[in-house]
Amino acid sequence: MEADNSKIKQAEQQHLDFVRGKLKIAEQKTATTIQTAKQSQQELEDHFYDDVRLKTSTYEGQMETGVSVRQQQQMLEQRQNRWQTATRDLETLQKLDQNAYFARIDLQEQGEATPEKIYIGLASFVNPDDADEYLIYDWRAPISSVYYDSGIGAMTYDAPSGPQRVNVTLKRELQIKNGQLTQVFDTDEAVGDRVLLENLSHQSDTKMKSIVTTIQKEQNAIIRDTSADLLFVQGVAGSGKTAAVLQRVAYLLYRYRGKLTPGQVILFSPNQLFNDYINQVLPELGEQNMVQMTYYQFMRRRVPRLTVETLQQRFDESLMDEPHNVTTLKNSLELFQAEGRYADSLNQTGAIFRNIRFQGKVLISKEQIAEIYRSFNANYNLRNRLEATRTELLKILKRHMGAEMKKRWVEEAVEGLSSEQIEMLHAKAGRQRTDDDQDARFLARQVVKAAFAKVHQQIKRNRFFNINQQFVNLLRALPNWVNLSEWGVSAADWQASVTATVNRFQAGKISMADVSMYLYLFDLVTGKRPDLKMRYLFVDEVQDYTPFQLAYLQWNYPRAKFTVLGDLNQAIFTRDSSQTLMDDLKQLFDPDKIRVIKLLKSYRSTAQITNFTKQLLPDGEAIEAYARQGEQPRLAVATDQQQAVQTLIQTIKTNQADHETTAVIGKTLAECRTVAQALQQQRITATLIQTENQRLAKGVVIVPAYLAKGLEFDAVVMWNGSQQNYPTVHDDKLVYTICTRAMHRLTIISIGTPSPLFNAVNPADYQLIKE
Ligand SMILES: Nc1ncnc2c1ncn2[C@@H]1O[C@H](COP(=O)(O)OP(=O)(O)OP(=O)(O)O)[C@@H](O)[C@H]1O
Repeated sequence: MEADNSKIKQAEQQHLDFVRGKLKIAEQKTATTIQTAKQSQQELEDHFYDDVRLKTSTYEGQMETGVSVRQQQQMLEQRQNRWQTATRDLETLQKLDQNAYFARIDLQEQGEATPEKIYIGLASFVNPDDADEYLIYDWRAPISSVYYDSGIGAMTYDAPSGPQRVNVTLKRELQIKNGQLTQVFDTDEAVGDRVLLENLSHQSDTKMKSIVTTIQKEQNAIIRDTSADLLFVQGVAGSGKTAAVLQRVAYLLYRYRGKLTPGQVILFSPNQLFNDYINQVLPELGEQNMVQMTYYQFMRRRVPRLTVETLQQRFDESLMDEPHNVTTLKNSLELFQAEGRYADSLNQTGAIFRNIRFQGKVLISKEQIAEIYRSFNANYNLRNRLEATRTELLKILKRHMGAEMKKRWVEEAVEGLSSEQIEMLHAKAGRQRTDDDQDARFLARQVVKAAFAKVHQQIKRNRFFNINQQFVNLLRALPNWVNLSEWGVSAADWQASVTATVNRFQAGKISMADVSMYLYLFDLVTGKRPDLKMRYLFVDEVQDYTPFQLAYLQWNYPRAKFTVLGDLNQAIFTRDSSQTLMDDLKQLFDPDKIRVIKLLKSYRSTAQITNFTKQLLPDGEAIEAYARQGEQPRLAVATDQQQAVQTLIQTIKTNQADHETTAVIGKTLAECRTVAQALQQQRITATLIQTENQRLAKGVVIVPAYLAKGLEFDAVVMWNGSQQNYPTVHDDKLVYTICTRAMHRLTIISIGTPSPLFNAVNPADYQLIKE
């Protein structure tokens, strides 16, 4: 219903002017607060020591000075905080001044005589002249939920005091640009299609945007859930899983303000490129970003001495071999549990150690360490035993260091010290120089300490525990802890995989399947304490995770509530095992605390593209297209590479003319390199994305499929969707993932016969072009 009624518009503009007037007052007040806070902070800094009582001659005096300094620092911190908070407030007010709100709802609470007008915007704003009057409600406020969840009429929402029944009498969408009202539109739907359609028809960007003005009802449920320990969002490609989850982070930070910080929220994302893509959404919503990491980074930083298999290698390998029973077993929850039992058994059998060396010679032998370890009662748990062993080793080290002080090399080293070095050593220790004898002993101790620093650190970091050997031992022993035949794995297959792991170790490498097992073992034996700080954990593209990895994440973050997002149809790394992921996850959480939300509507692509892509899947019927119109996808069949390149260039040029940015998506990096070269020869500018650490560039990009995960582009060209490249039904998920990256335009170029997967699509739903 177009509220073009000029009276309505006029009244709304008047209200907006009134609100902006109040915003201006608040802005001025805040600016003054900033100014005074800044000034008094400066004064405090300038006179920091004037107010500190400096008494250093006696012990009491030093204590008093310390307390006094601390007090001054605290005051300084308080002023800094006040200043920072006010600066943030001012930013918010300025944003609101430009765009105060986007919606209005009128609702009547039970028992109230008149309806209340609620304006919803990016942040709350209270009338500076009347503290009881909310001029703007934050989109995350409980009452704002009404806007996203209902049309006109009676409904119930979750108020802080419990469920609240209200009658909605008006829903109005308001568009404001630079402080001026541009459009007013009354609607009776939850969130009107009109604004959504308009938002969706925008051009893609190298950065994702927030969706607060058009959150859909099912997405709102994801955003506001606070009860589930595991929230599993299963959504088709482009259904707004990532979008919803980022708004969810903003919601949680609002809802638990003061109790939850961005550092207690962690998002595991598919690759670094994706991190870059989404990192503007939270700042746009006035919040700081959460911790963002890929699982690979999470692993790699803990094994600096080994090279972990990269995304590309992992993808290439999964292309080469069929879903392998050994890998499936290694990735399973059963194996995670078996590993726990194996680690427990080490209490009886003992762990494997390695020699501690100093200057190339064995200082404490592994046998000696094993003896110490055994000497502690087996009733100790693993952590305590290792800790006790470590303490004992540090004592032994101290004795060795004492003995070493009298050695000739130490004497020589002391003699070789320059006078600056000697001064520095004394100063560092806060020591006055005394007579020669004591000084010499002091210096000898420093020299020995420096020489043993590395050994000391090694002991502290449990390096005497031989994790590599222990890991191989675990692999060898595993047939005693799991029934290989239940997994269709023969003893010989298993043996071969152990040998492969050992060979990789020798080359300083470790596979992605092995590295989680490896770290879990290390943690169990050394008794690493889990991270209790993290309260919310998000996993995007969960279908590419293995049950083992998820169990390990849960073990690492036992207090975190999990939100996992996935689309089983986009499982490009794990393929079959992703189907059982839900069953496995159910075992990790209390079944009463699991909530599954399904999103079936795809917002990213035009109806034509969604109707095409859904037919690529055996069970794609359930996917709903969003009613945004565009042109039909094109399947262009070229006879050879040269002709294919010509078609590609033509497509890029047409897209450019229509202001659509193009992503050329290939299967592998090697293939993408070939395309990049071909384009370069023809003087077409394009950016080849080779690693996940690159930035998304504007203009034409060429990107391998596994790096395009989670991203979207105006126009996509799938490079070489031929039978040769995608010969089997197993390739459906990969082809689906590639094609669903397109928002407005999709072109598939095939060199020779196209993949049989396209036979499943109704010929009326695409244009076939034979060159
Ligand atoms: N409620 C909404 N309002 C406006 N835009 C939306 C909404 N929901 C989703 N979108 C847009 O649809 C596109 C796809 O969303 P998103 O990337 O979150 O989907 P996804 O489910 O994570 O997709 P995929 O699994 O394919 O990576 C984005 O451009 C997003 O901004």
